[in-house]
This record gives sequence, structure tokens and C-alpha cells, in this order.
Amino acid sequence: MNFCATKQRQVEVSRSRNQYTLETEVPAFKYRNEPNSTKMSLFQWLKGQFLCQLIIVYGFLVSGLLINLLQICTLPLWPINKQLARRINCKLGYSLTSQSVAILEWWSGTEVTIYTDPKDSLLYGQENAIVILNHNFEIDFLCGWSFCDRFGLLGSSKCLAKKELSYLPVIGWMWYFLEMVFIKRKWEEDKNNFVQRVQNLQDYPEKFWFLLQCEGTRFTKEKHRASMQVAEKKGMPLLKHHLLPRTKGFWVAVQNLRGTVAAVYCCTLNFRDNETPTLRGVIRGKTYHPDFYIRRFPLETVPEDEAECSAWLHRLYQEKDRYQEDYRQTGRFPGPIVKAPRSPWTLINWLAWTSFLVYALCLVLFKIVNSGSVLTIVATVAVCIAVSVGVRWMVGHTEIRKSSKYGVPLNNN
Ligand SMILES: CC/C=C\C/C=C\C/C=C\C/C=C\C/C=C\C/C=C\CCC(=O)SCCNC(=O)CCNC(=O)[C@H](O)C(C)(C)COP(=O)(O)OP(=O)(O)OC[C@H]1O[C@@H](n2cnc3c(N)ncnc32)[C@H](O)[C@@H]1OP(=O)(O)O
Ligand SMILES: CCCCCCCCCCCCCCCCCC(=O)OC[C@@H](O)COP(=O)(O)O
Repeated sequence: MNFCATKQRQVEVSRSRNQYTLETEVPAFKYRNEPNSTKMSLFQWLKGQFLCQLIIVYGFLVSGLLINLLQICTLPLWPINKQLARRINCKLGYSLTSQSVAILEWWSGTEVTIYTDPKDSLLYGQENAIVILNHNFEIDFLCGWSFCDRFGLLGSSKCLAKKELSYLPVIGWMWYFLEMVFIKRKWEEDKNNFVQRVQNLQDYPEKFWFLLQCEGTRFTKEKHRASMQVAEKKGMPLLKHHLLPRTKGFWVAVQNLRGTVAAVYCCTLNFRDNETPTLRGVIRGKTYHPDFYIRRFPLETVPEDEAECSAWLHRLYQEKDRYQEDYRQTGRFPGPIVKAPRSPWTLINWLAWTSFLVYALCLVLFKIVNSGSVLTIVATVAVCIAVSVGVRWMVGHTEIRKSSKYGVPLNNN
């Protein structure tokens, strides 16, 4: 049983007409994600069923391809009414991304606990921001989406992502229409396109957060060792829980988004009890316990000069490193917990897509079996095998053991 034994103040933030209000004290022991065992046993049983997991993957992929198709249909609109095309793509993006949030929050029962200043939380969702985040976990992008959804920015939020992710069916194709910024992580090759894509966000019609994972790659022992050798050579303090941040992307984003974004949100994510979450675990319904610490820095406080801005970011990562160390000692981040409720719309959208697609699948399977054609049946089995290989390949992109060798000496990809 998980419980937080620290006496702490929890601030409930409820959504009413886009306002986050109401504060309540909660008792010292706050039980988290504790399902009523009898009521939940059927649900637990369902989570363990391979068929249910298959339906989740099928629903996500097929709805994703349909959404990709709808996104392609918006292409003729871009030259005529760009802002409308962008808004439609945000809605389409929401319809796909929110399914993964529903799977995280409602299926696996994983809830992100947010530690932040309640005053700052009133601004979340009301302003554009650059978000920086550590890159240690296989489902950090899912937790990020959950956080975006709690503050109404799920469809429109963006990230700086490695180019390889743009080729991923469904997710990567969707991101292309959502104007994500893709980079090869080779500055000379990236710089023109990067600056252009960031500048394009200056007139974005929806509120957005722009996520930068300044470490540039996921944390592994090998990358950490290499990165700390660089820090040592530069005479910088060593980090224990982070790689040395790459600062160029942050500086360019800040410079080009002054006047567009209001603040930098420094986010630090960790999981209770040294959990090592995986996407497979989420699909199998395993509950994880992410804790998430956010500090808001008004953009005016970030230096304009490149060297000073870079030093500012390094200092921030040194602080983040101390928060991670404290978290390991105490099991919590500083500050009060702000509770933003999960939205029922993610669940409604997910159930609507899944019911529709399962119904359609039953009709198609019935027709195939009824046709009695051996060729059709063999072709169907072949397609299923191909899709299964494809899904493993896609899920593999989230796995740290398959992470790139970026940042390891003599191998910068
Ligand atoms: C709980 C969640 C919380 C919050 C989430 C909130 C909101 C979420 C919002 C939106 C979500 C939307 C979608 C997200 C969903 C999924 C996406 C998830 C992830 C995608 C992320 C990625 O793909 S990460 C990979 C790509 N991103 C990056 O690389 C960004 C970071 N990099 C940069 O910004 C770089 O600056 C650069 C790539 C632009 C350029 O890099 P470059 O190396 O060319 O230049 P730099 O000057 O920056 O760095 C060079 C200096 O670095 C030194 N250094 C450090 N370490 C090393 C090392 N290991 N080896 C060699 N060199 C190293 C080096 O010495 C250089 O120093 P100099 O002094 O010589 O300059
Ligand atoms: C919950 C949804 C379930 C639906 C069914 C599953 C179908 C498969 C979905 C696959 C989704 C893939 C999203 C990939 C996002 C991964 C982002 C990421 O973390 O990229 C790593 C890079 O930042 C750094 O790369 P490395 O240099 O560490 O290498």
C-alpha cells in the first residue's frame, strides 16, 4: 500500500470556467490510487486480459490513422485560412493524444502528483510557456500529456523532438501537422530550420507549451559518464541525476519566443519507490506514481545574452539535481501539492473511438470468415502479423535500452 507519510498541505485546484480555485487541507496520510479491492477486482481482471490490451492498441492505431487521414484533408485549407487549419489540427491532435492520456489515467490509474506554487498554478493553461524537463523515464511524454490535459493545453502543446520521431506512423505524422520542431541534433544542419519553425509559433492561435528536454537524450549510465567528463573538462559542478544540458536550443527558443511566451516552467519528474515505468506496463494496466515539481520563471528573468542564458540554464540543472537528490532522501518534492482534476473528456473520447472501431472490426471479421476464402483469411493473418511487428517497433522507440548513442564519445547519433 502506498501512502505519503509526510504532513503536507494539499491544495485542491478545481476547474470552473477556466479558473483554478478552492483550497482545502487534507489529513496527514493521503492514500493515493487505492482502489476499493472488491469493486475493482473485475477491472483488475480485465486489465490482465490480453484481448483488452489488443483492443487498446488496435483502437489507438486505427483511430490514429483515421485522424492522420483527416489531417491530410486539412492541407488545402492551410493556404486559405492557416489559423483555422491550425485550430482544426489541434482538435484532431487532442482526439488522438487524449486517448493515451485516458489509457494512462483511467485504465492504468496513474495520476501525476503536481508540486507547485498555487499562485503560479493559476497561470498554467492561461499563458504560453517554454517547459524544460529531465529525460529519465520511458513514459515521461505520457505524464507530460497528462499534465497538459489538466490545464487544457493537450491538443496544442509542442516539443523539440529528434527527427527520427517524425517518421513514426500515427504519432510522428500527427506531430508534423501540429508543427512540432524536429531536429537532427547537429546544430549546423539544424539551425535554419529550427529558428524558422520556432518563429512560426509566434502567431499560433491557441495557447501552447513548448517542451525542451535539454539533456537531448535519455539518461543512461554510459551517457552520464560521458557527459560528466565534459562537465569536468569545463570545470562545471558534476550532476548526479542529469546529463549536462545542451543550451543552444533553449537560448534560441527563448530569444525567438520573447513576446510570445510568458515564462519558463522548470519541471522535474520522478517516480515513487524507484519505479521504472514502461509503456507496456501502462497498456497492461499497471499503476505508477509520478511526482512532478514545477517552478515558474517569468521570461524577463532569463538573460538575453547567449553565454549568460547558458549559465542560467546550467545553474537551473544544478538546482534540479539537488531537488532530485532530496526527493530520493525524502520521497517528495518541496512545496504544496496542487490538485488539478483529470478530465472525463479523455475517457469519453477514448470509449467512443474504441466502441466504434471494435464494432467495425467485428463486422469486417464476420465478413471475412463468411466469405470462406482461404486467400482472404491468410491475407488477414499476414496483415495481423505485420501490424504486430510494427507495434513492437513503435513501442521500442519508448524503450531506454534501445536509446540512441547520442552524447557518447565518438558516436554522436
Ligand atoms: C511530467 C511532464 C512535465 C512536463 C511536460 C509539460 C509539457 C509537455 C508539453 C508538450 C508535450 C508535447 C509533446 C511531447 C511528447 C513527446 C515528445 C517527447 C520527447 C521528445 C524529446 C526528444 O526527442 S529529446 C531529443 C531532441 N531534443 C533535443 O536535443 C533538445 C536539447 N538539445 C538542444 O537543445 C541542443 O542545444 C541542440 C540539439 C539544439 C544543439 O545541440 P549542440 O550539441 O549542437 O549544441 P549545444 O551548444 O547545445 O551543445 C554543445 C555543447 O554541449 C557540450 N556537451 C554536453 N554534453 C556533451 C556530451 N555528452 N558529448 C559532447 N558534448 C557535450 C559540448 O561540450 C558543447 O559545449 P561547447 O562549450 O563546446 O559549446
Ligand atoms: C498509451 C498508448 C498506447 C497505444 C498503443 C501503442 C502504440 C505505440 C505508440 C508508440 C508511441 C511512441 C511515442 C514515442 C515518444 C517517445 C519520446 C521519447 O522519449 O523519445 C526519445 C528521445 O527524446 C530521445 O531519444 P534517445 O536519444 O534517448 O534515443
